[in-house]
Amino acid sequence: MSEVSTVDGRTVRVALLGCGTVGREVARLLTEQADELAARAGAPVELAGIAVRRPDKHPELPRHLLTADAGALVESDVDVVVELIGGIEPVRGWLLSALRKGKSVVTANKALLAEYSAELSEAADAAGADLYFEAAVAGAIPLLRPLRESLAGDRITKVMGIVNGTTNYILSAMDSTGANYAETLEEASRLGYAEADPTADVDGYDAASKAAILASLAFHSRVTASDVHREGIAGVSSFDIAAAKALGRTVKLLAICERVTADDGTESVSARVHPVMIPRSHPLAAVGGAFNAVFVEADAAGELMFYGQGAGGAPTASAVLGDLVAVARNRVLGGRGPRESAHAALPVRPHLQTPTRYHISLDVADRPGVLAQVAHVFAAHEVSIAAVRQRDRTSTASLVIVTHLAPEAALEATVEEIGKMDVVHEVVSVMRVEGED
Ligand SMILES: NC(=O)C1=CN([C@@H]2O[C@H](COP(=O)(O)OP(=O)(O)OC[C@H]3O[C@@H](n4cnc5c(N)ncnc54)[C@H](O)[C@@H]3O)[C@@H](O)[C@H]2O)C=CC1
Ligand SMILES: N[C@@H](CC=O)C(=O)O
Ligand code: NA
Repeated sequence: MSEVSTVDGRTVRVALLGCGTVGREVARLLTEQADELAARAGAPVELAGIAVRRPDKHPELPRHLLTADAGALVESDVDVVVELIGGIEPVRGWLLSALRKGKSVVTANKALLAEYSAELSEAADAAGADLYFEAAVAGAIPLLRPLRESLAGDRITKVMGIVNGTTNYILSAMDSTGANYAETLEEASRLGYAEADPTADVDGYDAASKAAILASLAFHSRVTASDVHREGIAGVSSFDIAAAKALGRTVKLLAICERVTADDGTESVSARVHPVMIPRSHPLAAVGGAFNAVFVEADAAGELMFYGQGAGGAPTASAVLGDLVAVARNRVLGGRGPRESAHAALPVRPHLQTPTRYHISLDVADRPGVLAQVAHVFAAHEVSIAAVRQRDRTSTASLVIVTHLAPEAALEATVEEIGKMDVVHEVVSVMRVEGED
């Protein structure tokens, strides 16, 4: 039994840590929908305190609820801690302390979960508390609960999708209007999509954290952010976007988590985040703005697609509130949410072994025999070519090559060697390709 006492045996008292883009929407919905939430949870859900960095900057919030001391609020007489501050320390310490005292935790903090979900889950299990985090991946989209619960009886083989709203907002704008990268990023921040430090978005850290969480849940294993191969969108140029368009493709930042079965039957997990050219006819190509979409493939269920708003205050608050009602209900009725399921303990496959396809665009000398020389390098690395397109310029020619599947290591070695050839003036663009044309 938890040692937590409620105000009158039924009221569920909530500590809200952070009242920024997401927290303020959670506070609003908690207040505006108090009666409905109470009916759904089986007891009133009461906001007992709100921790913010600067209480004086929040005249819109009830003064008596505000504190700058999040640690003290966590230790006070509350049943549930909703954490919407972000980052690792000092949040990790506060949440561990809450869980160890049997208080349930709802968090949207993917950066923390991608590193410490094992530690947090163990603390929750030991004290019989709940740890819910639906908002941490793909904002409003119910995705983690389906993975943890609805698909618990199936065998998931792949999870792939757009899980970062900020970068999708930027790439969509670059593709449709040729918009400027820096200005579009500023707008994504203004709209509340970007992280406090937007390099987490553009350099792929945010998506890598989400990929780690998805892979852990999908494959019942422990995958951390450092296990995920990560590339952001900073290197995606307007040339890459134009090259993709010329091939009837578009560029998206994808998180790809796969169960890989080796010839001897042993299984491992591959998890990566990088820009990918996908056909414009692919369902993910139509996902614009800050929307997210994730495909899940499972043996019995087949292919499932989850789509919706992946970032922003209100959509993310929707997922937080859903979790809050669930943990409140568990407190009122007795019961627990799903525990960590890491029994499969699959190892993570080194990125260089991952089979993938490349699109390579080269500026080469415009003379006979160049294509044969370039093709020879591909053959030497056992990379087979799926398509070649050549266009003459004045003294140079542009050569576009799309490969068949080959191990990442072979593709990287091929590109490196090609870059050193005298006949190759410049390797203009290298990007991975997903989906059939
Ligand atoms: N903004 C979005 O679209 C989404 C955000 N998230 C996650 O939700 C969390 C919150 O994100 P945002 O609301 O966008 O952040 P934000 O930067 O707008 O708000 C952070 C809040 O935390 C408070 N805070 C910071 N340090 C504090 C401290 N030491 N003590 C007390 N309060 C402190 C700030 O005063 C502010 O109220 C992050 O983990 C983020 O990754 C998840 C999904 C979507
Ligand atoms: N910064 C994130 C917010 C949601 O997780 C994003 O852009 O997706
Ligand atoms: Na979600």
